[in-house]
Amino acid sequence: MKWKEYSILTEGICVEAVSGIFHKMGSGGVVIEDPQAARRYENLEKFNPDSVSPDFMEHDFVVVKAYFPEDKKIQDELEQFLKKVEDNFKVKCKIFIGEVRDEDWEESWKKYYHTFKVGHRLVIKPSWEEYSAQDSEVVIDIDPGMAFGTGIHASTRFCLKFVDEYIKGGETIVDAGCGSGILSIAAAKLGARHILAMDIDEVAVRIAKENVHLNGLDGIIEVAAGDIIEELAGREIDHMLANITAEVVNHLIPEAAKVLPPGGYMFCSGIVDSRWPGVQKQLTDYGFAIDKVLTDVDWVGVAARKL
Ligand SMILES: C[S@@+](CC[C@H](N)C(=O)[O-])C[C@H]1O[C@@H](n2cnc3c(N)ncnc32)[C@H](O)[C@@H]1O
Repeated sequence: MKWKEYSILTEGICVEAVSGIFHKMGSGGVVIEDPQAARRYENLEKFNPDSVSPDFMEHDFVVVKAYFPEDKKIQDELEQFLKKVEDNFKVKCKIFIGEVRDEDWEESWKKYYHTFKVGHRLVIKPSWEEYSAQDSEVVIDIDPGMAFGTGIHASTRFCLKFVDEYIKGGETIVDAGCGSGILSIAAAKLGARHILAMDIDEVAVRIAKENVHLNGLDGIIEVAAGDIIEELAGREIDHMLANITAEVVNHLIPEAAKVLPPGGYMFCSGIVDSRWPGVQKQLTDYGFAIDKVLTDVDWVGVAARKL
């Protein structure tokens, strides 16, 4: 299949809104090129200067990219959505459309995705690689396809670390916005008893089901399509994982507060640092104590305990 690359040149404040638009239109994921974030990485040991062009580091704008099948007509709808973002934020959003030729994009990214460890016990392994687990390691097989959830993004890593630290075995969990299913699979492999993995995106639901099956966890993880904000009421759960966006997390907190028992955790991620004070206030207002906060460049993840 041939793909088209849609690049939106904008400012940092619009990144979440533009990413949300691409998600809503069915992109399944976005690429964010943010020179400000790259400049903050520049002094870190792990920064590889060859991974970005020198002129990229000088810019102040951000580029948000998404990929759609060549025959999918999205430009008019995209322009309408971006007009609203421009009006709300008083910032310009320019669209550039490129052909993705020569390579099958769906396959080419796999070159850069390899087995890696998160936390003390979890090993994330692309389904096409071989790996022999050492001692207490728990291996998660993942083929994220077009769904969010490779484990590389800081927001997913925060939640994986929380799963590694807090899941002791026997818990009932909701994975809100499951994407590839990576968090549910990690929790199930560490002993959770039942997990409802829900996503609003049908592509993510299909891919999560495939990954659950790949890991032999069909009996423990139930994958369903739906809006978790509407579907949460009345469920009996011990903990909730929510790596979504600050906006959705803020809507979810009042619903989670109704179903989580005292001592139950809401692990929230996908929060850009500028939105963290708002999420923190919402958690406190709805009776949560902040147990642990993880940060990486401009992302925040939090383990919040119901009082
Ligand atoms: C950032 S991805 C996280 C995927 C995966 N859980 C991870 O940690 O990598 C967020 C996911 O939430 C889904 N989502 C957004 N709003 C939602 C809602 N209201 N209910 C259910 N899923 C939602 C998106 O479709 C997307 O797959």
